[in-house]
Parts: sequence; C-alpha cells; structure tokens
Amino acid sequence: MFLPTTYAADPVRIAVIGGTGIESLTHEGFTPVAALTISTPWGAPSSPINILKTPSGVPIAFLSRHGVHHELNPTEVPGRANIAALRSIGVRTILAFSAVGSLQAGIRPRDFVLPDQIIDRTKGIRPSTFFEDGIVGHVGFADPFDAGLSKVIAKVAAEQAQGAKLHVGGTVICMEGPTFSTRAESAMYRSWGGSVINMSVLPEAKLAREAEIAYAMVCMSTDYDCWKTDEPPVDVATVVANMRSNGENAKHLMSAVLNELAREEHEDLVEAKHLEGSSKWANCTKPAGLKKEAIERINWLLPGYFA
Ligand SMILES: CSC[C@H]1O[C@H](OP(=O)(O)O)[C@H](O)[C@@H]1O
Ligand SMILES: Nc1ncnc2[nH]cnc12
Repeated sequence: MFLPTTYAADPVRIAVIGGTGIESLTHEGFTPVAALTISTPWGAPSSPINILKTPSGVPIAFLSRHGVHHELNPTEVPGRANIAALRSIGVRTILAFSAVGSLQAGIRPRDFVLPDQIIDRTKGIRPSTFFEDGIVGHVGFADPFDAGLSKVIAKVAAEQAQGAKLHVGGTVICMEGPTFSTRAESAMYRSWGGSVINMSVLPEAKLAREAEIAYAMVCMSTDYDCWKTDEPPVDVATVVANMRSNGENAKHLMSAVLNELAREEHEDLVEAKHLEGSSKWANCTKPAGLKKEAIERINWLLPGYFA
C-alpha cells in the first residue's frame, strides 16, 4: 500500500464518492494534494483516491465510484475495496452522490433528495459484507444513513440561496441493473413507497456501516424512470444531460457541507465516534471458530478488533 506518512500522521476524515457525472472534482478552489494507489485485501478500489484541499483548507479524499472513465458498471464496482481503502487513510465520514430516477411526480428531474431509507432490489451477486469466510458479524442497519450527517446536509441546503431543491427524507430503491426497470417494476416500486431509484447505494452503505463510517447519499434526480406515461422512458442521454446541471449544484452543495463539517462542533460526528466499536460487538463467531485469514483481513479494516 502506498500511504505517505503525512496521511498517517494527519488522517483524512471526510471522503466524497462521486458517481455518474461526478467522476472528478476539478472544481475551482479545490487544490489537488496527492493521488493514492491503495491495494486492499479485497482488491483495488474503483479509482485512485485523490486527496484535495477545500478552499478553506480541509483535506478530503475523492473516489470515482465507476472508475475514472466510468468503466465499471454498478455490479462491478468493488465496494469492499473502496470502503476499506478509504477507511485505511483515516476516513470516517462519506458524503456520497448518485444520479437517480424519480418515482414521484413531486421530485422533478434536477431536484435533489436526501433519503433516509433503502429497499434492496440487488440480486445477491455483489459482495456485500466484510464478515465472511471465517468470521460472522451482523451490524444494525435499521436506519441506513447517518442521522447526524444528514442533519448537517439538510441544514446547509436549507441555508443556500441558490442551487437544487433538496427533499429531505425518502426511500431509495437500489436495483441491480445495468438495464433500467420495466414499467411494471417501476409501478411496483411506487406502490412500495419508493421515492427514487438507483443502482449504487448498496452495498456501499452497508459496507460503510460495517466499517464504522458515517455515510449519507445526496441523490440527484435525472429522470422519471419509466412509470410516467406522459414522459419518454429513461435513457442515458437524459441522465447525462440533467447531470450537467446537477453536477454544478452538487459541487456547490458539497463545498458548503464540507465547510460546515470542518467546524469544531462537528468533530465527533466527522470522526464517527458514535459508531466506534459497533462492528466489534457485531461478531458472533467464537474464538475457536475464527479463521486466521479472516482475522487478518478484518484487522486490516478494523485494526486490533479481533485476536
Ligand atoms: C447512467 S444511469 C444509471 C447509473 O447512474 C447512477 O450511477 P451513480 O449512482 O453512480 O451516480 C445509477 O446508480 C446507475 O449506476
Ligand atoms: N431511472 C433510473 N433507474 C436506475 N438508476 C438510475 N440512475 C438514474 N436514473 C435511474
């Protein structure tokens, strides 16, 4: 692993994960500091981890979920390597962004949503836990997004004079993809109370919880999926076109949230003190049943938790 001592001494606590339309943070005011190539027991992350400084000097890490050139489809995103690599450089808070389809008339394309629930419609083909192959653990996931972090995002968005409308709360449906939904599926998700749909929030949010990282996702609406019969069904051209304006609004909101998180009053939140130890106590495997390789792997993620 390439880990400059400066990062070991001065860990980066906050990461931004960018998705469709946010493949880099070439944003005026963000100063590039380093590009880290990290290998983990779960393989390589989607992209190098870029360390940048915000205009107010806060170091942040940036990861491009689908790779630098959007070459990884949602099923191929190496979720465990991404989360483990971020945690290894000190990250304890992740602000994730995602392009989503809207399942509600009131959530218009280019609106933003800060969901508080998830319905899992992935197909069980994405590795979704660090607790396997010789160690069993079950972490709580009743509230999949970090409440404290979400509160900060909602407050900052409410104070912004310009930018996208942010709907606070809602349910994101996470489908497998990469093919978009059928009309029958889209109608079913609406009947379940879904607000928006994407292909990315899982297993990312689950893995962040296992890694004791505070995680929230800003969902940026790009289309009405295919339930709305007076609109053409979603296609990539529509998503990309709407992400042009969403990207600007996202960077605007992101800068403001990062500035707010840098305030001393949020130090415990940013360090995810409230999650510390939660995965240690999630383990069910008795010492005699723990496999050596499993302990080595999990100790890479959570050093010293398991002996
Ligand atoms: C290009 S449309 C489908 C694609 O867009 C979203 O990506 P991300 O969440 O990384 O912004 C969605 O989840 C799908 O992966
Ligand atoms: N309609 C949709 N379904 C799934 N993921 C999406 N990302 C953007 N729009 C989407």
